[in-house]
Amino acid sequence: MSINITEADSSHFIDITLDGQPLKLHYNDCGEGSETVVMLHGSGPGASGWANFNRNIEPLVNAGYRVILLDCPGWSKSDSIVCTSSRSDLNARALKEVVDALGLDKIHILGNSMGGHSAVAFTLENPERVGKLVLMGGGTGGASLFTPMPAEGIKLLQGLYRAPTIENLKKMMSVFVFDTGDLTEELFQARLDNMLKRRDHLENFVKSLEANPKQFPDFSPRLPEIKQQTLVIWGRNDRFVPMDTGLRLIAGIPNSELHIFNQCGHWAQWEHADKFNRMVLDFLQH
Ligand SMILES: O=C(O)/C=C/C(=O)/C=C/C=C(\O)C(=O)O
Repeated sequence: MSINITEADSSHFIDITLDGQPLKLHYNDCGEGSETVVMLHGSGPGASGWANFNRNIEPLVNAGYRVILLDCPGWSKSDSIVCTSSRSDLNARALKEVVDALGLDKIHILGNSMGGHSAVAFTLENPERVGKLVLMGGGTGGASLFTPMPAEGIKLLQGLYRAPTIENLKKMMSVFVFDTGDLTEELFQARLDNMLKRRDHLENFVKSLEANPKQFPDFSPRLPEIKQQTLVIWGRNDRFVPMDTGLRLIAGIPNSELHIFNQCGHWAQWEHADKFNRMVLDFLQH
């Protein structure tokens, strides 16, 4: 039976204290089940849990998982923040407050890009709270062996934060996915509206970069500490976080495997949603 889930019906807010600062965070809470999968979105302007993962929720809910989509501090309907240190670790501390407040002893984490970096940061600090990890297009910062950094997509992303126009959004999204055929005017407008609703988020991301250009630290030396079963998924044509980062992750994380989608950019969970969902379900269930 397919469960029809809407953003509005699953929308919740939670008050936490992060580094001594009160913050109201937004999250979507979908389905019920004895196991919870937390999905963490990427760092693009206008990104949100729902925008990143709306193609991935129902299969997991229909399989009996509770799915929580957290909007990280500084995105979507969550409160603003300026990050002058590691954004990966800041998001991890916020996630810890949320899972404690919701009484979740153990979670699986599925992280996209910045969400992957944050999932690794959370796991390194709270290993006893993590079941399995799925990392897509992210998991650690650090330089690519083959691609000049910052990657072209990251330059477009940062440019879009500084000049949030539909033209710059289209430039970024055209590099974002392999097949731009699915990128409709409606999707662009919805994303732009989301961005412009929260200019404070745009301004604070720029302030954060000025304070600390290395928002996502390189966790490579600590990856062997991660004992969780980990599925790493990448797009071969990822022009935001180069695919060799995925190789670095499986070289470091002992119990890990890597799947590379061909003809796929930075959004494997969206570009190849059906196969991605089957792969994630199989990984979680076996
Ligand atoms: O710079 C990095 O390592 C991480 C980049 C991102 O997190 C980019 C992700 C962008 C999205 O997911 C988006 O929806 O715009």
